[in-house]
Amino acid sequence: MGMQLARLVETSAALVATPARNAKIGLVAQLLTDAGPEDVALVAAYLSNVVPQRRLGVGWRSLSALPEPATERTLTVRDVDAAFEVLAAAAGAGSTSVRRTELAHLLSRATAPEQEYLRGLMLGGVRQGAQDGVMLAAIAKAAGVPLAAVQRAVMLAGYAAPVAEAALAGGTDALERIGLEVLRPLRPMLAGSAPEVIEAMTGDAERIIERKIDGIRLQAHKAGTEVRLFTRSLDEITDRLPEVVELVAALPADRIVLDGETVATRPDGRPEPFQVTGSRTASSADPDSLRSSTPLVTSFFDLLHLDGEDLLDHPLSERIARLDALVPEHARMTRIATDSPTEASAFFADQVAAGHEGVIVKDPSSPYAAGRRGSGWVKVKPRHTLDLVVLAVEWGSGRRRGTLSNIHLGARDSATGEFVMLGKTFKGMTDAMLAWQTERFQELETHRDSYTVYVRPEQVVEIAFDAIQKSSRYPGGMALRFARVLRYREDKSADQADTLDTVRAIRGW
Ligand SMILES: Nc1ncnc2c1ncn2[C@@H]1O[C@H](COP(=O)(O)OP(=O)(O)OP(=O)(O)O)[C@@H](O)[C@H]1O
Repeated sequence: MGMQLARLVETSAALVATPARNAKIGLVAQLLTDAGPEDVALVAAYLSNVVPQRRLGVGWRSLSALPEPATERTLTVRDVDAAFEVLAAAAGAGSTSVRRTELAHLLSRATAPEQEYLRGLMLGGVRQGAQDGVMLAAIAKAAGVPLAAVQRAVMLAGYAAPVAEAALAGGTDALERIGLEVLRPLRPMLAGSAPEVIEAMTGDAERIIERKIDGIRLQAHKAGTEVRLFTRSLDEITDRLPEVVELVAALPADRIVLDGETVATRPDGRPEPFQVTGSRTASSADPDSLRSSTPLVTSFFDLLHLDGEDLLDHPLSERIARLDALVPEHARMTRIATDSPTEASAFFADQVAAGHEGVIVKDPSSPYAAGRRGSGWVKVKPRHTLDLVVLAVEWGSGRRRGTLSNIHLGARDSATGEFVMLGKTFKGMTDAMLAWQTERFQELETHRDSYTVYVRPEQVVEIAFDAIQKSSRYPGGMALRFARVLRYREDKSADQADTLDTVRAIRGW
């Protein structure tokens, strides 16, 4: 029969109501144990807000009017998975009526809380279930294996679900058998940050200083004639980027895993603003015409696997030497190697003058720390940016009448878990963004008054600003000066946004 969906929904709700991390880990570990080897992969996926089928083709419109809920709890997680299979297949085949019928059938078997839960799961982006760190610790606890073994396996497998299954079924031995697999995405390495190049150049050791491009992260896998491309959040975008597929297919090796960044570029070689790259890579319509209207330049900066050999634990200096031998220069990230802070700062200034975001200072002896943010890579950007969370939005006036315009920005106070407002902005928004946010924030609405819609603090937005000022208007005593929107971040959840401590560190007083 398998695990009841109701158990999962209850645990998810209990997690929201339980602040203590250890208690959360206990709840999740118990649920994974009860799910057993058969259902644990599905339970771990759903609890991580991951739908294994990835694209169900279900939008919020089709979920705006839910059918009458069931009074009895009959659904199992396997029922849900079976329905999702049908939805994903129908989405692939473009079959709207099959999708509508299946969705109605699934939801009519769900109780009211189950309907609400499934809605969040299908739409994504909703905070329910367990955070990554809690999930990993719970897998270790449920299976009685070391946390480090779970962390390593999840980095290489990309997701918690297959790791939970392996850990429960085969313990540490099974976890050790999980390795990098060509054509399966792994979690990308992340960078720490420093305010100045000089700070990133500690000691007088040599560093590799690379251009930092503001495009999208691209992990490229090749096995024989097959190429697959993945984003930072491990979504597959192979079909959208035919020119990158051709580039990777032509490389002179059989099995390759590369890490890089791709960016829309003007004819004069300067990068386009992020929105241009974002809309090109988000669109699956007619890749061939987009390819000529919005050309991309792809720059690879790391090589993780080559013809049967995993290179993750090899030093960066060796990985890039092998990258240079494999990938033509036009498809490699621009970089220098130096131990001189003066030279590094000059390179940084050149990159910024050429329209790039900054640099990443890399330690040539560092391994590729998949999924982790370490001292191996340190990013340095000139302008101030923060990833903040939208707390409320005001209706626009004049030309913006009828759209949700001025957003209220908050940073999380890690001491209390509450969001503290730092300012508002309606600058930097394109018409497309306004249309998108008008829908999005009504989905997240908790309540409203005559000119403001208050929302659940879930949507992350990247904000540029000139300075942080003292303010008596806002509860944190600080306000952003000249805040403007750079973009909405679909790849970050609210718990990954910048905290009040980061804001205080930038402020410097
Ligand atoms: N040369 C490079 N080496 C590594 N990453 C690069 C490089 N150039 C651009 N990047 C991009 O920079 C990102 C990291 O910095 P950035 O601050 O822009 O990202 P973020 O998403 O705001 O922060 P983070 O990814 O560290 O949470 C990488 O994920 C990658 O997409």
